[in-house]
Amino acid sequence: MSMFNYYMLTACTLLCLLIFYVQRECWFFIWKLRGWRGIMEQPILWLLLFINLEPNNVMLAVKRCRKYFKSPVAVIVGTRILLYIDDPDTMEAVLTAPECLNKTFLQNGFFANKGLLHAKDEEWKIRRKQLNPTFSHKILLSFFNTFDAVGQEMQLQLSEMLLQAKAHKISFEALEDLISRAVLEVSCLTTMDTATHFTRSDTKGITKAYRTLMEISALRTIKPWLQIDNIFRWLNEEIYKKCKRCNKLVEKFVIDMVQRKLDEWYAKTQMSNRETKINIVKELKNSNNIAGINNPDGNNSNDVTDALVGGMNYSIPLVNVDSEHKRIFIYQLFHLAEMGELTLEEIVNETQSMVMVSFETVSTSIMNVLLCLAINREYQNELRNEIRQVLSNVSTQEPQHQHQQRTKHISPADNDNADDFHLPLVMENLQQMPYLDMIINESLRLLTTVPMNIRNVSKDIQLHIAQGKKQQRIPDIDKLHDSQNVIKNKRIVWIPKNTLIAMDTFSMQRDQSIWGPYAEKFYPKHFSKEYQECHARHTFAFIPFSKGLRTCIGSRYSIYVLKIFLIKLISRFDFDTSTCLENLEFVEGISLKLRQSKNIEFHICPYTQQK
Ligand code: HEM
Repeated sequence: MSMFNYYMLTACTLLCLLIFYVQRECWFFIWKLRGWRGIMEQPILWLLLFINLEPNNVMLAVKRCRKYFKSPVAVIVGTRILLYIDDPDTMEAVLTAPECLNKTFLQNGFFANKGLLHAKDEEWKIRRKQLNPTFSHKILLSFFNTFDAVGQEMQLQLSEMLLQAKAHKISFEALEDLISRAVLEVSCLTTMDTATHFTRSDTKGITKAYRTLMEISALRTIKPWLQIDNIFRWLNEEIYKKCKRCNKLVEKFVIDMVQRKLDEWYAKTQMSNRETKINIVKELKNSNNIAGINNPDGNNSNDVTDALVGGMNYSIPLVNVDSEHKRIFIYQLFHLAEMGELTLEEIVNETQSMVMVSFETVSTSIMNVLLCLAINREYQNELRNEIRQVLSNVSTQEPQHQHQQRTKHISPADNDNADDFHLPLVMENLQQMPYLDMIINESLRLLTTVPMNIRNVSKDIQLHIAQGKKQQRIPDIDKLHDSQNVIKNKRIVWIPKNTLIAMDTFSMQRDQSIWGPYAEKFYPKHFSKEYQECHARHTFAFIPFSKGLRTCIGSRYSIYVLKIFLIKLISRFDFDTSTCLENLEFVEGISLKLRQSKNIEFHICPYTQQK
């Protein structure tokens, strides 16, 4: 062996030893989790990852590897472990562990990454406590009229779209656009107390900008190197510029809303609390990075200041901040700022994050329900019957004078059953629609809006991890004691700090061992009382809003919007499509998107009872 070869061999051996030393905790974890078998599996996993790594999506690649390996799959990536889980037992262990609260560096790719959604450790705990009251039951009930009114407008807009559509055909994207605008309008009204009338029109393209930013956020999450501005610009200048444009637009939009609300707030509190007012204004003007909302340019100040000084022309409803119970999100933020618990920069960041997260997830969920119903018309008809039944009961119980007052503006030509459709919905109506609950749940199960959750382990911990064979579906409530076997399958495993845990909710909610033979079908009975009594399920088997410590703050809010919007749409229109469930392919981003959405068309007809 020549000297050169000898040196090379020594250098390679030393390098391998060094890598092994740096990765020692990871190897120890793999060995603890799966024994020698796990260690032997690593090179095969790397190879499979390499083969499946298109388009550079590590998560998707790990998911594909899962086909060949037993759950949970753990793979060493650099100096960290990526643990992929898709069973309810381990999900429960992770989601209830205080050490697994934080998001990972991957989620920094999110464009509005400075709010509750991304807060860490103690900061998250404080912020969550501060914001919980803004989603209380009382507050949500006070939003009902808003949900109803915007739902009504959306119904009207869809009727108008149909008048112009050829053969009642509306593309998936056009319907998605209408629904997104309506949901964004609701979101601005309820979180910001600001009217935008987006359901009618969105001339500035705010909704589109948000949707584009979500797509780019997904890209930057699965390709984290795009989070470095220069690399992003270098690799894809076109998308980079688009991202910059959209960022400016939504930044200006949010700051403008905050500014207006702030002005109103000052006007209201001027006499009583002048000192606080001056502090907030000073902070607003002094802040150079008020909207640290991931401007890819890294240069935030000019546009932001312009927006603060200039401002767009949105009509703003009268503020009612007097009511003790009315802790609308933006007023709660101002209230916290007054108490010195929040800076103005934090207000803007929280607002941006909340507006964005509330609108994107809800509109995606509504589209998914509509698609499921259009594909499965029999369930759609059953739902429509339930809705009409409840609404007609309400209309017959309504006093005559109220009825006349309410329907005096409705043209008789508008619809055969116009009266029913214009009834403002109340909580009791929603409680009388169990089938609607089943439809929404089944759709959230099958087309999981947020398909994957990733968490970072902030401290070494011990977790109960389900191993090997997955939990068997328990066929009968009487055999619940069988669940003891499940516990035997769990093992306490020590997980090192900085492990990334990918929780695949999408796959878990379609798992046959949990959901039975119709796991991959749209089968609303999964959520009927009788079915659930006979087929007990793990409490973490269905978690569309996540669960445990960091569950979605807007889950009840979303359910109300979903229900009211669906009532408005299904009672009035009949949805059909030629697409079938088996043909749908999904793009896993932050929220679930369909690969072929451009090719999907809805055939929508105004519903008449004779049908
Ligand atoms: C159908 C609609 C929705 C779905 C499926 C959904 C789903 C989720 C999920 C899965 C999480 C957990 C994310 C994680 O742990 O990484 C989450 C968190 C969150 N969601 Fe939602 N969400 C929806 C609607 C909303 C709405 C309407 C709002 C606000 C009005 C909202 C605000 C939030 C916030 C602020 C968090 C972070 C909570 C925290 O970290 O404490 N979501 N959501």
